[in-house]
Amino acid sequence: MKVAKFGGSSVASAKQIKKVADIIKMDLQKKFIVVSAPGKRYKTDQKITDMLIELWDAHEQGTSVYQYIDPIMRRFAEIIEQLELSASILDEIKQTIENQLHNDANPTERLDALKAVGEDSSAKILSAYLASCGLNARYLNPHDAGVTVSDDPGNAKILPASFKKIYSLRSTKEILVIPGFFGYTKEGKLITFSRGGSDITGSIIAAGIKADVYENYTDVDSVYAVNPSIVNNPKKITTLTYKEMRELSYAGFSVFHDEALIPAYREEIPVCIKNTNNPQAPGTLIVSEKKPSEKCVVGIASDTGFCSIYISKYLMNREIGFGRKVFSILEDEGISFEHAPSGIDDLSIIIREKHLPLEKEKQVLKRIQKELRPDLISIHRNLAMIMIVGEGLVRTIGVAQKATSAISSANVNIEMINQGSSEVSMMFGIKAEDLEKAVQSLYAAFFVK
Ligand SMILES: Nc1ncnc2c1ncn2[C@@H]1O[C@H](COP(=O)(O)OP(=O)(O)O)[C@@H](O)[C@H]1O
Ligand SMILES: N[C@@H](CC(=O)OP(=O)(O)O)C(=O)O
Repeated sequence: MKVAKFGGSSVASAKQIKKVADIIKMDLQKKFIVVSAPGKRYKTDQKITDMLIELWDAHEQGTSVYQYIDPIMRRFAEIIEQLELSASILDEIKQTIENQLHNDANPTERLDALKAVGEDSSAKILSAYLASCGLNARYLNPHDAGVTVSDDPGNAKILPASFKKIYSLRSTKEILVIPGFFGYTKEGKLITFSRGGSDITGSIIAAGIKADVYENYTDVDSVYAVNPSIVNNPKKITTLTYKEMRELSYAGFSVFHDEALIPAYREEIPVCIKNTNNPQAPGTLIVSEKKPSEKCVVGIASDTGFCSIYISKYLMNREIGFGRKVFSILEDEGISFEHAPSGIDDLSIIIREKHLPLEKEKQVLKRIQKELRPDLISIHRNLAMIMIVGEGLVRTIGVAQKATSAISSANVNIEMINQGSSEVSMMFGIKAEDLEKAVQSLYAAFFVK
């Protein structure tokens, strides 16, 4: 039994949905289909989820919403017409949107319910289309599938009790088409996962039904050793371990959501990343163990949008509780941190910039200054992180030296280095404006020479 998740690019238009149907028809082991909202059809196009968020913002600002609703409805109308499906699906979508804009639930709840309209509509459209092709397929709402989540709007977490309920779906004779990206709390509130979260739904369903494989269909033939928008035609990765993929997706491989690995990993379900536009290509397989290869580095991931708080104090290492006090200030202020490389007298805390807006920054710096009396405290914004990843890193001598000389030969200054305790990755902090040249130089050093 297989679970197949089709991302936004795979359901972006009627033409793409027909390819999805062909893939499902070819392999009737695919009993559980998870779909995203229609994504971009071309580079400058808009994703339906982004359009729904813009609609919500306009509604909240009291501006006319029709200029936002109309393009959304045109996208769905075009898909429904070209697939020759009943117009009643379109009426239902319009009704749901209107209802979420105007009902009297609290705004965060309504925003999540509105964001979910994209996935929910995709699942209704695909199931109707599969049925029109003669397949025994039906739409299944995440509530009825048993996807029960925490009450964290926009950042739902799956509750463990869900998996048993999902397991009971195994006996299905039908093809079940489930919208990704959202679940329901025990009280029945619709809550979305973080952005890109349809991958998470696919993984939850795969773990729940104990699938033989979780196939994740996107618009590239495989996971590449580096983001293909930074390096032209990079090397394909055929096999990755869960640990490697976790590190790579955390640091910028947007092809697979970093939270999506956990459910599959716990049940040891292999994940296969495949291309809807070229389903014959073998894709990339993600498994718990792989044969050791001569390549110690499998991929180079990178992401922007980080900042760092640098704190220096003579004899910091002897001051009992220093670290705890710093981190409890962050906790009080509701700020999560990413990494914390430290020395004997100094500590850097890397934070995603979106978690440290300027007003929070002032408050945090003021409190650290007052409560810890450091010799120096400074903040550095516009940082990028580069992560060199590979299970072989721990066994290989000279990786750090090779990486630092590649970065310096690109004329880029390294702001910080951190070797993850998992020993699967090595991280370099640099200025965001230097990102492309540093990554290109690292790619050349590890994959070309
Ligand atoms: N290392 C990588 N390997 C493959 N794709 C990558 C990588 N890094 C970033 N990407 C991007 O991820 C995209 C696929 O992810 P996404 O846009 O979320 O797809 P989907 O619409 O199928 O959910 C690719 O088109 C590619 O641009
Ligand atoms: N549509 C949601 C969830 C998702 O997973 O989308 P995609 O498969 O296009 O990354 C988003 O844009 O966040």
